[in-house]
Amino acid sequence: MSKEIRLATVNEHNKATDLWVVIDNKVYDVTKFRLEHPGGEESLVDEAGRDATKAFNDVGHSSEAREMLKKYYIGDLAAADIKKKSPIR
Ligand code: HEM
Repeated sequence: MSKEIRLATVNEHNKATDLWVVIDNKVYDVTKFRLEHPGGEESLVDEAGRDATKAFNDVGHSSEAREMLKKYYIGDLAAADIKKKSPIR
């Protein structure tokens, strides 16, 4: 079973040298990756400690980029913090 991580915990990892993001309800530690990111360090730091799903999708990242996420996966967002899908967004 994978580890459940609270959103409040993700929020604490909100700087360049300690950089977690949530994408599609999965938590990633991209602290080391930030320096290799083709889209630059800044775009990741802007999303540090947050849900970066929208930012990630808006860029239209390749399937290779999605594949890379696996390397940085550290756990699942806690069920209690997963937003219910709303028809209006
Ligand atoms: C956290 C996981 C992320 C990974 C693994 C990742 C990976 C990548 C990769 C591999 C590329 C090269 C193009 C491609 O293959 O699609 C890329 C480009 C890019 N990424 Fe990310 N990315 C991540 C998050 C983000 C976020 C949160 C943003 C926020 C805006 C972002 C912004 C960009 C931009 C703007 C480019 C285009 C760079 C260019 O072509 O000049 N990325 N990313």
